[in-house]
This record gives sequence, structure tokens and C-alpha cells, in this order.
Amino acid sequence: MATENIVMFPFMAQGHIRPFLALAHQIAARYGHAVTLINTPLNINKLRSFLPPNSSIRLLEIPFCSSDHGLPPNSENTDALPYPLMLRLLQTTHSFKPSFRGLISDIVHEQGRPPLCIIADMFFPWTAEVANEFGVFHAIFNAGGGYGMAVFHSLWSNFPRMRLSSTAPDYPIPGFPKSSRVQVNQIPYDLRTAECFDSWTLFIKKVLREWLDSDGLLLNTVEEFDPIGLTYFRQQLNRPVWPVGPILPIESGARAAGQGTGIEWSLCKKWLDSKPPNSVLYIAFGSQATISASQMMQLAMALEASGKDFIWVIKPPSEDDEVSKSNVGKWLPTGFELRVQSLNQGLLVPNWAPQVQILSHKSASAFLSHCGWNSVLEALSRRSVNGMADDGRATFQCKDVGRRVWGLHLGGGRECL
Ligand SMILES: O=c1ccn([C@@H]2O[C@H](COP(=O)(O)OP(=O)(O)O[C@H]3O[C@H](CO)[C@@H](O)[C@H](O)[C@H]3O)[C@@H](O)[C@H]2O)c(=O)[nH]1
Repeated sequence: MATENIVMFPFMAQGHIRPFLALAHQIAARYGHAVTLINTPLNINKLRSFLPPNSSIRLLEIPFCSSDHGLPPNSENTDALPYPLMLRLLQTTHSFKPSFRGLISDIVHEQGRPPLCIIADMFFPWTAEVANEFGVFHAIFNAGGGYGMAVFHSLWSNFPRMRLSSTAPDYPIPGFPKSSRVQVNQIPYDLRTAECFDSWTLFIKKVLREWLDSDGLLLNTVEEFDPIGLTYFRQQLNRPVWPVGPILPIESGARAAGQGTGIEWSLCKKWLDSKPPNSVLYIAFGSQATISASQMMQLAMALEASGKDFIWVIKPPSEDDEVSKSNVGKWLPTGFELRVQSLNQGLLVPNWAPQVQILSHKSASAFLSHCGWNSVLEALSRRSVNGMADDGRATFQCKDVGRRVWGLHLGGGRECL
């Protein structure tokens, strides 16, 4: 039987492309299907330089020129954009529809039949219309976990019916079991500050409504781990919901999406090797989120006062839009970098660290994270590989970085939302 083709289309962000690529590898390796991964030219170029020449994953460019949409030149990935421009990037993706239709049509002509399935990003439910035109099964792959995504879906879908008062400390979560409540300070900043007709609200509500056009939902989670979120989606969407996780980054995952690393792994490893087992705190807030300059200052002071060893991935603070710079000294207490270096207490890594390798090292002890789901899964899987998951110490702190607070508080072994 001829090989079936599966088309995948992630949003242009590391936190989306990386799990899509990992899922593509699993599909190709387990089921022998051919996978075509679509993205914009710069992202495809980066992926091409990473994938081996004999890779079973075919890369296909969808035309895109960021400056045509009022974005800075060459801004094809959220890692090249200040956060306030993310919505504009998201909005421009709707203009992909004719080109996407053209690409699917080319595939049909080339192969003499339609692809078996189109797996699209949570932000691209409009691809379902194209899939429908070609009679192709369509699924959304959300790289998040069930519970967190269900909270996100419920709160945005029920807003503004669910008005937030400034006095109530918490609210029931619509569609969840009665005992599930969300505290006001756990509600994402974008939602807490949203007006009924602001652009974010309109965009997110439209996207979530369009999820109903898809034939199914894939989540990067496992049934036993995530029953509440999975049940929520099965009830709300009334279509198949598959927990396909854990989808973990493929080897050399730190560079899987072509992200340049701020430090060579060999240097990082040498530094970690010099530390006792279970002693180093790793701090990173994923591929998009940043904290404010004042939070950076306070974190730096606390780290210094604690005397604990740490690796900190430093990105420009949220109010600084100079994303290309990695001027770490600018947002930290005077002399901080020099002091922690001379005491060998800390390793400051600009922009991007080899996270999976760091989490796998025996000296890594704790992870201060924004609880992006990839980070949660990577930490969980690496800790259990090392046999250190039961040591009783906090692996995560759920940290409100002003943007996303859904996630799990794994230190206490219970969910924080
Ligand atoms: O210095 C760094 C920083 C990140 N990473 C990797 O980048 C990914 C980051 O993913 P994640 O931890 O999930 O954070 P985000 O990049 O913020 O991911 C987005 O996508 C996730 C999955 O949909 C959501 O859970 C998050 O909330 C959303 O912000 C992980 O694979 C990390 O290993 C590195 O390798 N080095």
C-alpha cells in the first residue's frame, strides 16, 4: 500500500513548532506515514538546516513577508517579535488561506489523492474549511495539556458573560466539576484586562468558535494524568479528543526549530559537572514569555541572597522591545553578573539555553518556570529518567509572569488551577 501523507501546520512560535516536529517524527517512525510540515520561509530554512538530509519529514514553504503586514522585516517567529506585536502576527495568519489551499491542491495533484489528514495549530482552525473542500480529515493539535487548555477555553468562551468583580477572590470554572474554582490572580493577564470588543478578545473567541469546524482535537497529554481537561473538551466539542502525549522534543531538541542557543552545551555541561548532584536551580520562562525589569531585579537579589547555584536564561524584560539585544547587565543589579560569575554561583545565558540537556543533568535540582506545557513535560520526563522525581522537593513553582498562569504546581503534587 502506498504511503499516506499527513500535512501539519504549526503556528510560527518555538513552543508550537517544536512539539509539532516531535509529533511529526513519532507519526513517521511509528506508522510509516509521510509527513509534510508547512511553515513560512524563514522557519522552514531553519528547520531544513536542522533536519538530516534523509529525514522522512518534508518541509514546504507557505509564502509570507512580514513587512507586508506592518511587522518588522523577517519577523516570522514570535521569538523575533516584541510580545505586543504577537496579535498582529496571529491576525496575519488568516491571509495564508489561499496559499494553503494552493499547497494542498499541489499535494493532491502530485500524489494523485488527498492527504490522509491535516493537523493544524490551535490558532489555525480556518484550515478546516480547506480540508473540507478536499474531503480531508482535519484535526487541531494543541501542544498544551488538557487541564490548562480547558481552563483557557472555558474562561475565554464564557467571557464577558462571566464578569470579573474586583472583590471576589475566586470563581467557578464554567463546564468544570463543581469544586473547580479559579482564583482571580490565576486568570491570565490578557483575559483579566480584556474588554468585550478588544482585538485579543475578538481574535481568541473567533478561534475557539472555529475549533468546532475541526473533526477532532489532539492534546499533548495522557488520559490517566489529565481526566478533567479531557472530559471537559469531550463534552464541549462533542467530537473525538485524543491525548497523544507525552510528545517530547526529539534529540538535540534545543535546536529543533533552528533556535540559536545562547551557550554551547559543552560549556554548560562543564559548569554543571562542577556542581554537586541536585544542587542547581534552572530558571527559564519558555520561548515567548518574559518578566518585568523590576521582577528581574528582585529575582536577581533573591538568588544572590540565597547563595544557591543557578542557571538563568535571561531575556529582555516585558517592557523592553529590543528583542535582538541580550544586554543582560541593563536589567540587573549593578555588578550582579560579575559577582555571581566570580563566585561561580550562577550562569547567565542570554535568550536560549539547551533546556532539555540541562534538565537531564544530575546537578539540576529545581526549575523555576512559567509552566509552559512543554517545559512541564520535559521536566517531568527528565526527572523520572534520572530517578529523582520522588525526592520530595519542589520541581516547579507556578509563577505568574503577567501573561500565563495556567499549569500545574507539581511541587505539592496538586494542581494549582
Ligand atoms: O532557553 C530555552 C527556553 C525554552 N526552550 C524550549 O522551548 C520550549 C518552550 O515551550 P513551553 O515551555 O511550553 O513554553 P512556551 O514557549 O511559552 O510555549 C507556548 O506553547 C505551550 C504549548 O502549547 C503552552 O503551554 C505555553 O503556555 C505557550 O506559551 C521547550 O521545549 C523548551 O525546552 C529551550 O530549549 N531553551
